[in-house]
Amino acid sequence: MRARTLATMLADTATDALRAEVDLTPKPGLVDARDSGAHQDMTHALMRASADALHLGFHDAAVAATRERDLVRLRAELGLLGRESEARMLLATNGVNTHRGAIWCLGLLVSAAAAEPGRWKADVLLDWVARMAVIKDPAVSPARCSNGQRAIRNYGVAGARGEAASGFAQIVDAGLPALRAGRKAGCSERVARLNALVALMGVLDDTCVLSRAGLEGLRAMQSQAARIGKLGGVGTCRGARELAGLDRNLIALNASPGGSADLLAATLFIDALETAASNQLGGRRASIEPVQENAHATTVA
Ligand SMILES: CC(C)(COP(=O)(O)OP(=O)(O)OC[C@H]1O[C@@H](n2cnc3c(N)ncnc32)[C@H](O[C@H]2O[C@H](COP(=O)(O)OP(=O)(O)OP(=O)(O)O)[C@@H](O)[C@H]2O)[C@@H]1O)[C@@H](O)C(=O)NCCC(=O)NCCS
Ligand SMILES: Nc1ncnc2[nH]cnc12
Repeated sequence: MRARTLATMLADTATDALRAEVDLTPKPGLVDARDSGAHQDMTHALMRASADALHLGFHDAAVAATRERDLVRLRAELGLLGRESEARMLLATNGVNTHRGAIWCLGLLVSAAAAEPGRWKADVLLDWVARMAVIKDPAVSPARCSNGQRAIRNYGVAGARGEAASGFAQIVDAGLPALRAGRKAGCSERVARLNALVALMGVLDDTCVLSRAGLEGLRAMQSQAARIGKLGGVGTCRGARELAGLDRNLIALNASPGGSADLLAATLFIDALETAASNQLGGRRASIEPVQENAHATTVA
């Protein structure tokens, strides 16, 4: 497959994954088709506009990863492309940081898929991501001040960079298994995706939640998310009730699990590529079907 065709297909799939995440409803504490969760600065339309603005950056990252085989040189190039994509995001959102973390995790995954064409298994892609993420970006000062860096200093968590360097274990250990278990149990795609999000929230040290609600807030979110899984997932009556309670608690804490939302998009991206590779779909789009959302969905069906 020609590099540009592959790059376009990967950028399409990554952007579809972000749109599917934003559209998924009802999510706890996050922007969805129903409301803005714990955010005063974001809307569903803004998140969709942001996702669309990231397509070019994903495309360029895939082209770079196809052409540049030296990982150190490629790391520097991906850093530049990532910051260009962040600038396009801020233009599209009038300055709101909607997807900085998504540019990071999906940018790395798109690059991995371009560098390993057709070897689209989760462990191959995430091993490549881990090898790339440990390489220092020459253009970024380690002292860079951000909510994530403050959370790493204050709480000793891995943060987005550290999770990437560990190969985003939460995707392999929680996100993908919950997504596929839901499908295998005959749940709707919406329920399967919500179960994957909740599974990720149960195990991820999300620096967005840490910076807004501290360690106590993060641990409360993780244990309530884990409880939903123990209740049989969001498709059960008790699971759906617990999901609604988690949404209320996160809004009361003014905490939004943006990192978990990004890793849900990353989970959907990997799932689509694994499916495409196993079906030998080759250059055709690795499809992520939209779930018909009802903006008034308060229960999960
Ligand atoms: C590696 C970077 C992501 C920088 O990371 P850093 O450690 O500096 O921290 P942040 O800049 O705060 O970004 C971290 C974002 O990553 C998401 N995230 C959080 N926890 C995790 C985790 N455990 N694992 C993976 N990812 C995680 C999360 O992103 C989402 O939330 C943001 C929206 O939520 P909000 O609460 O509004 O966020 P803020 O604006 O910070 O808070 P307020 O001010 O509004 O209160 C949004 O970004 C979502 O995507 C964290 O926010 C990476 O940016 C980097 O180094 N980039 C440089 C360029 C580069 O190298 N690019 C390579 C591309 S291949
Ligand atoms: N749906 C969402 N709501 C809030 N922050 C997010 N970051 C990524 N997706 C998000």
